[in-house]
Amino acid sequence: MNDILLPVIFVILAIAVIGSLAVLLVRGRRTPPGLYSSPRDPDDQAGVTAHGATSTDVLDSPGGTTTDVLVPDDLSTLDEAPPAPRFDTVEPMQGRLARLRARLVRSNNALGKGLLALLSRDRIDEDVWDEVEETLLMADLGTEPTMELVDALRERVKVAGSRNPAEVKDMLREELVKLVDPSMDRSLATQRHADRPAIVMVVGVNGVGKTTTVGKLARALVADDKDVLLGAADTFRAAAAEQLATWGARVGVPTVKSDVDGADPASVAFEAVKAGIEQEVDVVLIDTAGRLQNKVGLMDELGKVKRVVEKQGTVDEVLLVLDATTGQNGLNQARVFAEVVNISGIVLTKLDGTAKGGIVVAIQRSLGVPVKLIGLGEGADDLAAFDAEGFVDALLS
Ligand SMILES: Nc1nc2c(ncn2[C@@H]2O[C@H](COP(=O)(O)OP(=O)(O)OP(=O)(O)O)[C@@H](O)[C@H]2O)c(=O)[nH]1
Repeated sequence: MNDILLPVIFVILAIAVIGSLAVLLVRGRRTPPGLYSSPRDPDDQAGVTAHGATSTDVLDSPGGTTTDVLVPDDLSTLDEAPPAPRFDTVEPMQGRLARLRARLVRSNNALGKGLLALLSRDRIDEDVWDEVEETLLMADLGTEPTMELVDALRERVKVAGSRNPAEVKDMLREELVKLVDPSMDRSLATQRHADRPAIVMVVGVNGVGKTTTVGKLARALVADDKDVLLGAADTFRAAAAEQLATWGARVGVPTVKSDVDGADPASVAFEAVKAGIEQEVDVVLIDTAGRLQNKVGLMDELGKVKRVVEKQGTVDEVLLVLDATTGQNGLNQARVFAEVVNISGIVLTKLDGTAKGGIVVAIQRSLGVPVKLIGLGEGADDLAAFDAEGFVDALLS
């Protein structure tokens, strides 16, 4: 009996051991914990964990092993809070002329380089002086300033008896700076009064860049830590108010506008100043519709806008925007606007697109009003504070 029982027990034990080994082997080949064991959902991404982190295999890690690294691929999915509004970061106005200098140099190359080449000739005879004169007139400097400059240079070159290019350049620079007049007050009246904001009105003919200038100026004031409010008193061009509001929204500045097409611009301007007083902002900038200086009705309307605004406080600054590419024609516009609204400063736009930089001198001369700002491009921060020496240096570089 034992002879039969022992081999049977041995066979049963052997089967049990082999069976256990087989079970262990199969378990060892199952999916490791942490990875998908069931079919993927249709929107599951390969290699992405439940936290939206990508699983990246880093091979050849220092330990010589394979490691799983979690790289969050969208941090916002970790943060449930609604995103805060993002405003543009704006560089301050100071130092902009230096940054934008290349634009002036490019567009006014003929003036500076042309004059220097003429004045560096071995012999400066009558023909050369005639060419100098012509170059200045072509740059829209105006007849009177041109004559003054040529006479002054003639005298100085004669006295110095020098044809040294560096010396001639210095003389030319000094005479040009004198004409552009560094003594003019070019500061902008944007200081808040004790009980109300500073009020700035922007005026000019159609398409010169008024709305763009108001937008650029609002940005610069925000960069100077000022609270600004915009008034869209250009109720004539349908898209102007939206255009202005978009400029404002980019830097967190509110815009007062009318929902009614062709609304009374004086009442929009009035409401803007009223809101500015209530909200205790530092500056209210009022954009106005483009108008031709020979349209009497439109010019009267502009006068009315200013008078209505002034029921709440005097307008601190009336900026006339002139397109530098229109040259001498700008002078006629300027004279009429000056009569109607008493201009306190000029913004000369599109100086990046003209060789007629001399218009700065001509305008200041004819109006007695300083150029305060210059536009040097379509970019949001392509507006610079004007400065006589920086301007002349750019012309002559
Ligand atoms: N190159 C250049 N373009 C400018 C400058 N300033 C404004 N512009 C462009 O001039 C065009 C007219 O600008 P707007 O601001 O709409 O002119 P506006 O005077 O408000 O026009 P209206 O409301 O129709 O009278 C736009 O295409 C601006 O981008 C500048 O300094 N340089």
